[in-house]
Amino acid sequence: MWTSWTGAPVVKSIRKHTNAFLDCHLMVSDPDKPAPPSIHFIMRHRVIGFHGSLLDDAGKTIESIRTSGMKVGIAIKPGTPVETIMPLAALVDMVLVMTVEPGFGGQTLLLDCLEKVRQLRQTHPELLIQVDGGVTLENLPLVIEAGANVVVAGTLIFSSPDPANVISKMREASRSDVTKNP
Ligand SMILES: O=C(CO)[C@H](O)[C@H](O)COP(=O)(O)O
Repeated sequence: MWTSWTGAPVVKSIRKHTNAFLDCHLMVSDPDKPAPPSIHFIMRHRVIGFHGSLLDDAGKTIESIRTSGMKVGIAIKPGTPVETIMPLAALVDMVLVMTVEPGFGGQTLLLDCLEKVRQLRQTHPELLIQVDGGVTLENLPLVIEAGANVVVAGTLIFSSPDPANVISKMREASRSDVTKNP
């Protein structure tokens, strides 16, 4: 259901300042329903993801997002077993493993969820696997070691007095893992 959409103006403002790839997470109950005009702006600017466990016919939704020229992501909440989306993982560009209950930032990363990342990485070596929720500089090495190659960091970056430095440290942590596991 597209009842409340607050992200479009934010994305529109950001787009004025960067050509960076924008990864937009849409938490909607019926992603197959036609979106309102406000969301078309986002859709033209790249990614749409959906929580696979909600869908009866995920294959159709994946195809329709691709046809619109976007990349496709699928998300699983902490309580959703990874097996639920395994059959779809080969059809999407990215799987988002939520490591907190979706809703708000500042929660603690649920370490058990990293086991899903490991299983996905073992079966899909080329997949973009994103981890979202509770990432800190301390647990980032575990997240990367599990197999994540896309990381969301909200509180970590935005609560820092020096966000650029935090981003550099995150990049360093990713590179050192690549060196350890070429
Ligand atoms: O999707 C989210 C909440 O639904 C946030 O992106 C996520 O929780 C960010 O977490 P943090 O602030 O811990 O980095």
